[in-house]
Amino acid sequence: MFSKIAIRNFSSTAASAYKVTVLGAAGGIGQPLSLLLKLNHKVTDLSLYDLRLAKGVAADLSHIPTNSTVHGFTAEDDGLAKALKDADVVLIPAGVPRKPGMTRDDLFNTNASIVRDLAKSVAENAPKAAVLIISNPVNSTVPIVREVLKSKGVFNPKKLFGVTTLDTLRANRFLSEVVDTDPAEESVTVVGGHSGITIVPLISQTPYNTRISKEKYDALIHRIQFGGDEVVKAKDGAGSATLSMAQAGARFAGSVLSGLAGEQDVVEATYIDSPLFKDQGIEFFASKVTLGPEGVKEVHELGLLSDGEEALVATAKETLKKNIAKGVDFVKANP
Ligand SMILES: NC(=O)C1=CN([C@@H]2O[C@H](COP(=O)(O)OP(=O)(O)OC[C@H]3O[C@@H](n4cnc5c(N)ncnc54)[C@H](O)[C@@H]3O)[C@@H](O)[C@H]2O)C=CC1
Ligand SMILES: O=C([O-])CC(=O)C(=O)O
Repeated sequence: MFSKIAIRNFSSTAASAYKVTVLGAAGGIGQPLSLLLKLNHKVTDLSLYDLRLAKGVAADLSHIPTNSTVHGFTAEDDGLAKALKDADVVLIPAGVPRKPGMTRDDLFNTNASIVRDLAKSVAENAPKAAVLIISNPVNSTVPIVREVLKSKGVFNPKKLFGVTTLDTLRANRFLSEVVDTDPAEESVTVVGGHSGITIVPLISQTPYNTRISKEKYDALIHRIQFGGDEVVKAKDGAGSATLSMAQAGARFAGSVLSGLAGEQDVVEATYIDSPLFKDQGIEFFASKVTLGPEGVKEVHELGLLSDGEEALVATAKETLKKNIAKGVDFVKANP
């Protein structure tokens, strides 16, 4: 009995040792995200890169007695390449956040080139990694990364993800406030993209659909779509969501790692190079996917939608098409 347990434990540890790299690790998201990753026992090597302070953040986290070693890198001494070398999972929250009055698309001019340059190094140093994009505007930065990885011959559609988990967390929380339930028990599917009207929560697929008045439903959809604005406004010029985003990023990275480790039935919504609406010229779309040892194992159909949700999806697709083209065109013009 004892030896059986010991063998099982040993094999599960052997299958669960991963190098995870965070690019932008000293930022508002990067620091709490790195903390949460330090607490994930599947992470055995945590590499933190930023233009500033990454070594300090790494030294700080390295005192926590979990089974990972932590390394900090800045741009000097080829730090980016070293941070990325043979990583299994790379999270990218590098870039500038919004201030009140800005849309996520207003961040494009600054963040597009940051993400493009980091993606080039991912292609060279961690070509097999699962790449998780947090930097906004996600609807465009994920296509940018695809174009860079493609140009280097290492693009794998199963391993490039736009992190939309914060939309799921908000949907679960805000729905629970309306129907008075435990938010931890809710699991709303959110599809489309990650900005305003491209965020489409599928409330009709929850058990509460008929219990919510039209007025409350409209307010709920608006709050989920524009939840980011609430935080930007409250932080009053000091940035956007960081702590809830760290939780969202850590949850999504944890699910990707669970998939890589061969755990069953790991499902998350995420923005990927998706077959769902390719025939309509929409190359990326967020939907639920099952995660596995190779990354995306299965892309889920959207399922049955209400008429209102059909309309929201149609509107989302129009904006997504433009956001995706903007990212693709940027890399064509600025390789
Ligand atoms: N996907 C999502 O749901 C969410 C995305 N975001 C986005 O995440 C990004 C980061 O937000 P915060 O952490 O609040 O910003 P922040 O300004 O606090 O941190 C960004 C970090 O990136 C670093 N950085 C900048 N250029 C870099 C480069 N070339 N290489 C490495 N590091 C670099 C900065 O030094 C800084 O430490 C923003 O674009 C924001 O809009 C924010 C919340 C949610
Ligand atoms: O609103 C922002 O700019 C940051 C973000 O993506 C979010 O909080 O969903």
